[in-house]
Amino acid sequence: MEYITIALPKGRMAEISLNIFEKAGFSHNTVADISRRLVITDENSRLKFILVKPFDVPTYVEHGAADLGVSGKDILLEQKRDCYEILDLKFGKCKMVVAGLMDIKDNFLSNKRVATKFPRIAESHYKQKGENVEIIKLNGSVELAPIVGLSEVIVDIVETGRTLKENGLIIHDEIFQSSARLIVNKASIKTKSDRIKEIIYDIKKIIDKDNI
Ligand SMILES: Nc1ncnc2c1ncn2[C@@H]1O[C@H](COP(=O)(O)OP(=O)(O)OP(=O)(O)O)[C@@H](O)[C@H]1O
Ligand SMILES: O=P(O)(O)OC[C@H]1O[C@H](OP(=O)(O)OP(=O)(O)O)[C@H](O)[C@@H]1O
Repeated sequence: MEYITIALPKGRMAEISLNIFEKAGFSHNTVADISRRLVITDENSRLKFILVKPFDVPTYVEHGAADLGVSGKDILLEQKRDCYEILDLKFGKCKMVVAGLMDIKDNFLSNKRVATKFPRIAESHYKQKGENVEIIKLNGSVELAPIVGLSEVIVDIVETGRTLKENGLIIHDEIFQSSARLIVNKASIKTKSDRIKEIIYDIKKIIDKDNI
């Protein structure tokens, strides 16, 4: 039987993603494996998990290097890759917000600078509002930007709100809610239809049961 390849995001989503597949009966030695190995093969269920950077998951799936993938909705909206989103996995919940320093009234600024890891999301948000802004692309620690005067506001992910609070920032606007999604390659859903549908079905059962 041919292998099904699943791209999982390294980092905060890795363990829970693997756990869900494990609970659905696709067994492997999770704890030992997620340390440094980038390919985890499960001979029994003929699954191959590849661990990639979260922002690269949709790339692997779009190009068919992976049949399935787990990706945050934030990344899917940022990248708009050509693949199908098939299931809300209900973990990795967070929201995309506009935030800034407490004493700056966002609305009164013209041509403000917006620092973000998500330039396309930020751009379309401000386009929709009819505001002209300068987008400054960063790769992390985005909350620093308003503190050091790199930007007036940021567009970033918030979960507990702790990072914003500890850096003296407040939410100005909420853009959307995000959670992890299961995505599938457009050709694989046709050529490997039976096995992929089976996997989706089993994963859905776990998600619904666990209510995560
Ligand atoms: N604080 C958070 N709480 C919950 N989910 C989050 C949080 N931050 C990010 N996420 C979700 O988890 C996904 C992966 O985030 P993670 O921080 O692991 O990697 P990354 O920041 O995209 O990449 P890297 O850290 O490798 O640059 C995000 O795309 C988002 O959907
Ligand atoms: O609301 P909180 O619970 O504090 O979580 C939000 C933080 O988590 C993410 O950062 P991450 O840890 O991925 O680091 P990064 O700066 O490298 O993106 C996000 O970009 C926020 O900075």
